[in-house]
Amino acid sequence: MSKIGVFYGSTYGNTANAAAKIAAHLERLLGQPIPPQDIAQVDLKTLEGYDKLLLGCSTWNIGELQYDWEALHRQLDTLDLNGKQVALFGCGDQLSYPDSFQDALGILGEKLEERGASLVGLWPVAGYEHTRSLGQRGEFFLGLALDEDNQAHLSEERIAHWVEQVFEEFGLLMRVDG
Ligand SMILES: Cc1cc2nc3c(=O)[nH]c(=O)nc-3n(C[C@H](O)[C@H](O)[C@H](O)COP(=O)(O)O)c2cc1C
Repeated sequence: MSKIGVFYGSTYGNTANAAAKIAAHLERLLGQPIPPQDIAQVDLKTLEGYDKLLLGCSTWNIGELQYDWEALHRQLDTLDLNGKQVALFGCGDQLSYPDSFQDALGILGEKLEERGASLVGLWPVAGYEHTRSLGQRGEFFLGLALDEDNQAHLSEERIAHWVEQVFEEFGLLMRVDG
């Protein structure tokens, strides 16, 4: 069984709440608890001990990583994530910061790809009103884009749908053929 971890960085608690909900869905699907961990409270090297990671980061200061991830930015260069699948999620505010909405997904995603990880859990940009995002590649965000400031009513459904998608992309769906 693959080792799965959920880590997040969060300033006002929005991404922390999302991480808790994501972990609860994973627990239901896997039948075992996956306690979310605050990235500020762990040694970054811990991430190397997991096969599959779900990493949460909000965007702050007009296009920057959330503070705890920002503080770890240089240390990220020392990580070996070869062979690991990573699913990103983040919180942002598309109406107040339309030109940098969810930039953290792009900054973190590109760094993790540089370190050998492959990203799963890409999420369609349809349904958002931003104008520009470093977190966007083609018609997709590099992970689940949540907006507790303007679209909180959509978050539960987005999370439920996305966790199912990631679970499948992680190759964890039990298939009964024939
Ligand atoms: C000073 C400030 C700067 C922000 N900059 C951005 C930004 O550039 N892009 C974005 O999408 N959201 C931005 N946000 C919105 C936050 O990402 C959003 O409120 C998020 O839900 C916070 O999540 P957290 O509590 O997990 O840190 C900013 C918020 C503040 C107060």
